[in-house]
Amino acid sequence: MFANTVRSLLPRRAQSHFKRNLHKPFVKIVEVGPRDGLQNEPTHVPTDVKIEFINKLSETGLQSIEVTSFVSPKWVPQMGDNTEVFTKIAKKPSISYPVLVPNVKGLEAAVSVGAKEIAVFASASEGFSRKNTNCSTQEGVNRIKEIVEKTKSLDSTLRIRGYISCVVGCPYDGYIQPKAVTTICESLLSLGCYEISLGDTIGVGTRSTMEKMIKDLLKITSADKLAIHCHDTYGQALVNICTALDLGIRVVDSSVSGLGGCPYAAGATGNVASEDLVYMLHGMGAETGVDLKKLISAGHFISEKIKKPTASRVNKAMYKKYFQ
Ligand SMILES: CC(C)(COP(=O)([O-])OP(=O)([O-])OC[C@H]1O[C@@H](n2cnc3c(N)ncnc32)[C@H](O)[C@@H]1OP(=O)([O-])[O-])[C@@H](O)C(=O)NCCC(=O)NCCSC(=O)C[C@@](C)(O)CC(=O)[O-]
Repeated sequence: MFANTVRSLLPRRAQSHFKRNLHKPFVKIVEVGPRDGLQNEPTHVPTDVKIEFINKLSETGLQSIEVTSFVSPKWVPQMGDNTEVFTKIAKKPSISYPVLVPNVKGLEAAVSVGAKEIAVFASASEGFSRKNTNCSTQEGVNRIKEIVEKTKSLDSTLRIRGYISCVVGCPYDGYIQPKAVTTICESLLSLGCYEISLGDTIGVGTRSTMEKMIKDLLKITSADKLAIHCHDTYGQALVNICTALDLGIRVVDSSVSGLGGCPYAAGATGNVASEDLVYMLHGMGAETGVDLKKLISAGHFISEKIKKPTASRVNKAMYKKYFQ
């Protein structure tokens, strides 16, 4: 369905997500490994390793790489080297390097180092909002409003991407009703986020819960305003991504080597592995602009450095074929 219906589902504004090759739909991948992937690592990953990792990712053809976060280092010590990472990576003009910010303090720090894109985050569930950001969901939206207001005086050209966490399930509150997601999504879009990434933070979503949630969202916005962000705890990520693709979403977040988890979502594993996602998309006839071999090399590099076997099945299957 995905390949055949892609053009008929495609809203006008999403045309930029497609190459001019009319036969191949384009899916944009937002690589979140350096931020979402590494934030939960218990042992400090040396800053020069992070920089080399991001530089390798920059060579793969990815268009967007979330490189760090400007959150409180008391809450997430692993991201405490944000300034050094952001300023020392070799940036390519064709790539966006968003950073995650939780409040005006984070925004000011991000802008001071030259960030051109930030990601803000809210939760569809009260429980996760309190554990992750020490505030209610409404207070979280209010903080985002403050961030947006501040960008007007700091840098009005800054691009702002929004995340909603726990879109189908929360480690503290259980199942999340689609209405909670729709409400937050409407707020973030009205504040000016150019895109909302829907986070299945603990990977509990199934095809049916994802479909219900996205279909509700499509009553208030269009698919080109949405992205999907699936953790793979229950092995449902690729299926859930296919569900999102079938409903017209063309931006997918992923983490090379399947790195990651959230420090405030105990037990959640990493995002869908970028290598597995690219392999699947290319196999479906979609274009990503990503060189799978280079991606596998970047995934292997970081897995070796953090001394963890890759969680990417494609990496496991193909690394030897390419490199040994
Ligand atoms: C929101 C806060 C700050 C509230 O934390 P708080 O403790 O309520 O805030 P506070 O204002 O009292 O600040 C506490 C201390 O942190 C400092 N501080 C405050 N802000 C900053 C900042 N920006 N940068 C640097 N320092 C900061 C502040 O100055 C103070 O320092 P002190 O006076 O004690 O020395 C905290 O809860 C926080 O940083 N939370 C972030 C947690 C996080 O990063 N979680 C992971 C990312 S979200 C995620 O992974 C989900 C996602 C996006 O991937 C999608 C998905 O999968 O669903």
